[in-house]
Amino acid sequence: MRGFYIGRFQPYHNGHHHMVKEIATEVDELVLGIGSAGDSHSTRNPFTAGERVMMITKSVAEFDLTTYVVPIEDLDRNSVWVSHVQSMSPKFDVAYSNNPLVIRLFTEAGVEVRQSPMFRREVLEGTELRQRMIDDDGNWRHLVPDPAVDVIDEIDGINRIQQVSDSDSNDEAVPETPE
Ligand SMILES: Nc1ncnc2c1ncn2[C@@H]1O[C@H](COP(=O)(O)OP(=O)(O)OP(=O)(O)O)[C@@H](O)[C@H]1O
Ligand SMILES: NC(=O)c1ccc[n+]([C@@H]2O[C@H](COP(=O)(O)O)[C@@H](O)[C@H]2O)c1
Repeated sequence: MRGFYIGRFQPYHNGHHHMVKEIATEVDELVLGIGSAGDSHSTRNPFTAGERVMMITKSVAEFDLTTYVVPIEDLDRNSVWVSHVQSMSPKFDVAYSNNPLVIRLFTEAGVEVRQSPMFRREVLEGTELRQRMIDDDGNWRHLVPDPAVDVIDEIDGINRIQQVSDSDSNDEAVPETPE
């Protein structure tokens, strides 16, 4: 059986890694879909699809599981998103997600969806990790698999996220109120 697990993986962290480990007990093969693949260089999506491919591929190598990493760009039309995913991915039997929209779209398209309990969500959350990277106290490193830490260092990821999170160059900046 082949599974499909989608996320933005900004960055790929130990919560995702724990989920892959659990999924590996249920399937023979797993497709990891990199969502919002066209987005990068912003506070919410600092890493490119290629950089996320590296983080994931190197991290999941430790599992006894055949994996495929497939970047998937966003569409303006939710109603055809599942067909878009299926057109980009090896065929799969079951999708894994905790995202309510993703669950809804797959279920409406007749795809079985499995959810998993959140693992140490108080720290293992992309938003929290990105804030720790911006704060740069190194307090994110133990929350990310070592191979993904190496990739972030290789691409100078901390300097990038700090620079793009500076006010006017990012997608989470609060617009100034006109006088
Ligand atoms: N700690 C965790 N334990 C289990 N599943 C997780 C955990 N963190 C994220 N997931 C799940 O992994 C999938 C991909 O998550 P995503 O890439 O959005 O990470 P995130 O930590 O939720 O990041 P962000 O804060 O950027 O949204 C989602 O289904 C999400 O619910
Ligand atoms: N219309 C669309 O393009 C559409 C719909 C649902 C989910 N998605 C993507 O799937 C991914 C879901 O991952 P998360 O669970 O990490 O949010 C995101 O990248 C999200 O943008 C895209």
